[in-house]
Amino acid sequence: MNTPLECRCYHNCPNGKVNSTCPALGKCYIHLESISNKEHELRAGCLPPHKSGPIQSTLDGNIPLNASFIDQCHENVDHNDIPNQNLKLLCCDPLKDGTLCNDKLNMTPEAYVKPPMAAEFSMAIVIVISIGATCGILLFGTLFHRFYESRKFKAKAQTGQSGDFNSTESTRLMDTTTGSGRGTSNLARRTIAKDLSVSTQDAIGQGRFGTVFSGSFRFDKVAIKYFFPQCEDSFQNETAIFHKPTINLRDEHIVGFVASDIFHSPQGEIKRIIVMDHIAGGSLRDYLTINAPKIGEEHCLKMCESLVKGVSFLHMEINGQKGKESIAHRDLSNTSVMIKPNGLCCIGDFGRAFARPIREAAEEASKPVFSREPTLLYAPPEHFLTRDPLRGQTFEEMTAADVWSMGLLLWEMTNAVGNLGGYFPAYFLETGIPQNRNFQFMHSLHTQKIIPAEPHFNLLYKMTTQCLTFRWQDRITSYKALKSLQELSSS
Ligand SMILES: Nc1ncnc2c1ncn2[C@@H]1O[C@H](COP(=O)(O)OP(=O)(O)OP(=O)(O)O)[C@@H](O)[C@H]1O
Repeated sequence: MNTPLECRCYHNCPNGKVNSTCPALGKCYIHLESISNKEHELRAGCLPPHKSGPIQSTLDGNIPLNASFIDQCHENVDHNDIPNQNLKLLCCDPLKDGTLCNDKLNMTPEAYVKPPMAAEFSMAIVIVISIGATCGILLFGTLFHRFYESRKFKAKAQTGQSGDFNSTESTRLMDTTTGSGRGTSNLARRTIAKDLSVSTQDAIGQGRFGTVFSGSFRFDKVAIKYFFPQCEDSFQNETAIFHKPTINLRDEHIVGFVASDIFHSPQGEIKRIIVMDHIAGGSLRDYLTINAPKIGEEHCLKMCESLVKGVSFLHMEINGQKGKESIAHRDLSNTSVMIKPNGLCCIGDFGRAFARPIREAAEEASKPVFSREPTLLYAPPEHFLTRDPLRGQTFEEMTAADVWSMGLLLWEMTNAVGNLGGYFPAYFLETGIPQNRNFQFMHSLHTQKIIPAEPHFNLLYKMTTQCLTFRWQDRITSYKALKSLQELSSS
């Protein structure tokens, strides 16, 4: 009599035992289930007889089995195709391999470790997910912080602790971007907003392109120019001139640049500011208006010399490590020249300035066409008489135009010496019109080829007339003017 065939059963025995046998109706199997990377559980038992098509059965009445489980042991199935790598199954046929054939099947966890590529792949996924999660947390944190700060700032603004430049309180600036100057004024981004406070009580000056306030920056008194929104060009130009690595404008005759900044006001408007040294005497116009009768000849000569030195420094190209490009100011006027506490001039307002790259020949220089008009009173005759708005200017023409404006300012300073009548802007004596001169007015004035009359203190008048020639080609250079002036004052 044939002994009935059996399979080894382990953890899946019909009699509930851990390790026993079961009647072999179909194939015998062993099954290694991965619980974790290191833990595996071995099971063994009897499969029901194989049927084609989907089968829903139970193994020994305990473990539910589906068709794919049974198919894995079907001889036509390629075991390498088993999709679920956590389910390892080997089978044998007791009819061919003998009773308890699954005792001879060998399945070790090592035999089924996942391919290394798969391990690396899952590691990469873990790393990507971790990095993604970290970035997400950081981004969320930053956004939350910004939102919190802006709420705090708005709340402060509403309670009157801060405001834009109409406010009477001191303003702490919110920053978005920050530029920096050079030398002592070399500032790191974001430091300006932190260290700058602006007294918005009184504007110290008002120009065509912005309003200037006083303030303090790290205990130093500074002047802060808020550009009008439509004057972005001037802001960009002035900032670019001071930031150019090929231009070192640190000089006692030039207003010291501290920084520039763009930020949002609490009302959400974009503000563009330039922070510069505060020049206590204010503009040349303000200074002469107050001090004209008190200015003596010696002081006047020093003032004139400092102005000419400033213009000649701008025009000069300096080669070498601390070199500088040649710069044409293009808007010298009685408000762009300031007076320092020592009574000497320094030049500011570079919103219309143009720099010629080092070693670029005069004829190669780019010829800018600026939308911004110069201050008409100080613009040279060619600006009105031969001007073609679509044609740019050569660099020589630009520096010659500066010399014309400088000539008029020299006249204003020398005319002020001991003048009990006070301060007279150029051409006031000839026209009687102190301001609001329009293009047509200046055009007709220059058509008549008028220059300001000789002042009472006339030592510099000859040199002044050499600056005020109607053909720009005939004007002396700022350097020549400086040499003449130094000779005159030493004689
Ligand atoms: N650094 C400074 N220190 C003190 N006062 C200053 C300073 N810069 C400007 N001011 C004052 O602000 C006034 C206007 O400044 P600024 O001339 O730069 O404005 P603007 O709009 O560019 O000029 P403008 O219309 O004269 O061409 C000056 O006339 C002067 O009184």
